[in-house]
Amino acid sequence: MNKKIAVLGAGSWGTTLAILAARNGCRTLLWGHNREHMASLAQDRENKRYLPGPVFPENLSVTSDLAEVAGFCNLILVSVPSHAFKDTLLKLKAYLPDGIQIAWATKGFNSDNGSLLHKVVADIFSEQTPAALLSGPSFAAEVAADLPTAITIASPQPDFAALLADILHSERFRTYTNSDLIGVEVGGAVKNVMAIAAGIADGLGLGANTRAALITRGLNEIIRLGVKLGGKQETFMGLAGLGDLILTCTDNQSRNRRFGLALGQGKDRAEAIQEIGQEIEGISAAKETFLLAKKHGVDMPITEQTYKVLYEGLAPLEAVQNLLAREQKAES
Ligand SMILES: NC(=O)C1=CN([C@@H]2O[C@H](COP(=O)(O)OP(=O)(O)OC[C@H]3O[C@@H](n4cnc5c(N)ncnc54)[C@H](OP(=O)(O)O)[C@@H]3O)[C@@H](O)[C@H]2O)C=CC1
Ligand SMILES: O=C(CO)COP(=O)(O)O
Repeated sequence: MNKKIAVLGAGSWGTTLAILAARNGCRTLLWGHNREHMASLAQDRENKRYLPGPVFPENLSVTSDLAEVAGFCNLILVSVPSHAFKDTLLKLKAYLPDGIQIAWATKGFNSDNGSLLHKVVADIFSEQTPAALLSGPSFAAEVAADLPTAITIASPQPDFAALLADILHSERFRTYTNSDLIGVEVGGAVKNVMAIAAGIADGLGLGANTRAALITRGLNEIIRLGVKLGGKQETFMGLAGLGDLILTCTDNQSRNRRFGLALGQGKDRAEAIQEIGQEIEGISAAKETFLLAKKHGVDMPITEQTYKVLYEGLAPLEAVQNLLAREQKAES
């Protein structure tokens, strides 16, 4: 394949996506903000800190220099954590102001004001900039180990979605395209909040029935908010909605779920964060989702109780009791 792509973000997911593109024959450049870490990647030809195991294909190179990214190509796949999303794009724009095509695999909101990430892209570049989001049930380690995975590539521009699908798709990594960018964004960002809630419940030892109820009612909350923000209801029943929600609420590879488990088992927040040692996007997403729900008048009780545990010191068991004490109502 005679294509080039630059991946921004040298954590577990960015490294995996860069390896995938390179395995598919693309010339691939992986950028990370930490100069020393990138120098070690260049030397070791693997990312021992974030993705031990797969050795980089020969057509994958690394850099910590955004000017080099800009000179390499204009097709950018961003996989930095959400707190670094806006800043990274602002820095990139200084080098690559025109003709850019931006995809991202970040799951979260803009940490400045809680907006969806497509809004950040449109504000920094333009509404016309080709934009796409890659999301769905995909633990980096399993993808890197070539275990079968299916994800969604969402973009209002079908040609751009098809281009990305072409770059990443393989027998072991199936890509489905979708035009509902907003629905896919909301699904990926809010499932992390639900994964923390499910982890808390399991940490408290509340059992399988509780977990299933949280996933189902959590999906309901995601749909209510997502539809209000302009997403399509059917998107939430797909890979980037229900698929990713099931994955992260039920499997201990999820950092968000493990964080919730630790809280439910009585660990404090700082201790749990340190133990996990990687991004836990649901922590900021709990706040951003709670504020968005309030702003739009959307009832999101699981999100609200999770927010209170994380930001108001509410005891996990009390949060569960608050949910159980809600008045009886029709299922909707
Ligand atoms: N891991 C997974 O399985 C999946 C992750 N995602 C999403 O991908 C995104 C990235 O997560 P993931 O790769 O897992 O995170 P990791 O915790 O594995 O790595 C985080 C990376 O971000 C870097 N980083 C931290 N601060 C900044 C900054 N200010 N500017 C640029 N880079 C920074 C870190 O570098 P350093 O440590 O050197 O500071 C590190 O390379 C998240 O939104 C996550 O939800 C989506 C699907 C799957
Ligand atoms: O989004 C993910 C898998 O699809 C990764 O989830 P965690 O960030 O909870 O590990």
